[in-house]
Amino acid sequence: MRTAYSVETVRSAERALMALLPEGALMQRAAAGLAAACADLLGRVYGRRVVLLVGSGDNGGDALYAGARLARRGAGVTAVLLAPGRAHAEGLAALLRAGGRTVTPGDAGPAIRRADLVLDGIVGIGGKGGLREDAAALVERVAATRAAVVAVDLPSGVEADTGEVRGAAVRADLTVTFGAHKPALLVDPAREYAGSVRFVGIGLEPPADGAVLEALQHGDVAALLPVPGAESDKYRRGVVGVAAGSARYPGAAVLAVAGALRGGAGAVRYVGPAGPAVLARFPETLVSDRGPREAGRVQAWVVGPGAGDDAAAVTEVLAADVPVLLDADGLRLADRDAVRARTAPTLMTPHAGEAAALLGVAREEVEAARLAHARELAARYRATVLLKGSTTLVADPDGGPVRVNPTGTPWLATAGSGDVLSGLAGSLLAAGLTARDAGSVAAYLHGLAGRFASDGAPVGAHDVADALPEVWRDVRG
Ligand SMILES: NC(=O)C1=CN([C@@H]2O[C@H](COP(=O)(O)OP(=O)(O)OC[C@H]3O[C@@H](n4cnc5c(N)ncnc54)[C@H](OP(=O)(O)O)[C@@H]3O)[C@@H](O)[C@H]2O)[C@@H](O)CC1
Ligand SMILES: [K+]
Repeated sequence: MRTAYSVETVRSAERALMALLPEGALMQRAAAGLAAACADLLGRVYGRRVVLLVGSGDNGGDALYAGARLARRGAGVTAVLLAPGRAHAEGLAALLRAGGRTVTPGDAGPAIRRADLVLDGIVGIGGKGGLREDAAALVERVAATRAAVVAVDLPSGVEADTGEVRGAAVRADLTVTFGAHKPALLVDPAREYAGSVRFVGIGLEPPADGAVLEALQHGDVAALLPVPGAESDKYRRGVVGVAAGSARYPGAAVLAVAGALRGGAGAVRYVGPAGPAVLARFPETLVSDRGPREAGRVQAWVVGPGAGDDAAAVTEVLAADVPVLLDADGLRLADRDAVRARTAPTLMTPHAGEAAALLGVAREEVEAARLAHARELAARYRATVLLKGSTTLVADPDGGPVRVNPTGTPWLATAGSGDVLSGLAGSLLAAGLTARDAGSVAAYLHGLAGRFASDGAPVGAHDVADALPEVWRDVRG
């Protein structure tokens, strides 16, 4: 499991470790890792031109020490000092001893234009708000060159704790982060600014229960997958009910069932007007012509994909004492008090536009502050919320670490892809996973299926569903 920690937690872990180590030891560890990452990126250090953007805090200190290491290996290093009188004194001395030079931001133009590599040490976890004007102007100049950009600890200008980007910020090719991941490195929009992320362990030990974000990895998902034992039969493996589709959108039902069949439940029961279309594609489906209440036993319900205005089905499903996944039209039709009153788990799976409608804010606001809005929606509905998007988030109503999915791909932004996800997550609910596990495991498998199916080409939602068995095999290794 990859975890991310708040600035406050990182700071207190830093204090605890610093008390045990000689002065400056942590910064040396950070700078050594940073210089090594830069050397890897450059391929050859000797003769390369490196520019350091240096703010007045320790983030600038890391850049200066790393610059000194690169200068000792033969790079030409120029430090642009944003606050010349307040740059990290020992770091600056080390750079000058190693043969580096300094310039003011006003004189930095020629060095930036010729740079092979720019290190962004303007600001790290001490940053507040978007970049200030002088820093922003410098960063704009860097963006106009072909230099590779390496962010020190975080891209300057992003909000470390929230992943929000409220003003100008550095767009990095690589971010080298120290001691612990910060939320901004995992959540959009900030994640996009970070480029690829390299972790440098400096001995920091944030408390295991102090994470604010978690990202599942292959091993975690493999351990959560419901795998049948010798004693299993279809009922013990779980039956998932799918109440989806309408005369107008029968395809949503087919796709939700396609996802459900690949999610680990032993059987899929379908209710709704798209029975013939579902049976034509998946003859193994148990199709009922009654409403959810009369359809027979299930261990979890999926309601909403393509459901049109069938409010009665949503109401019946919400009254059932089994886990419920609410998606698409189901989100719109669900009564909030009915959701809040449920005792069995509820998993809501909105995209940003649907979440915005439920919260009464603009879609752009949700996209700009995904973490905050996922938490807010979970609290308002007392339900687990899976907020879809480039970095899908899964937030529980009672707080705790939010799960962030690392496997997504933009190719998944295709019609019907969400229906497959709903069926898949509902199936995992029926197989006995908690709402948070079902949501995050489904997002993980679905993202990988999108990658497998696409491999760089456009895909349809049914391709994603078809790739799921291969993804299971890959994850189970
Ligand atoms: N954690 C660890 O274990 C380790 C941490 N280490 C490193 O320390 C870093 C944290 O250093 P830090 O605490 O000195 O803060 P930092 O990020 O340099 O920023 C403060 C400066 O930024 C300025 N500033 C603020 N906002 C701004 C803005 N919008 N735009 C422009 N400027 C802005 C602010 O200016 P002021 O308000 O004072 O004028 C102040 O001078 C951390 O990210 C990592 O790199 C490693 O060395 C080793 C182990
Ligand atoms: K930085």
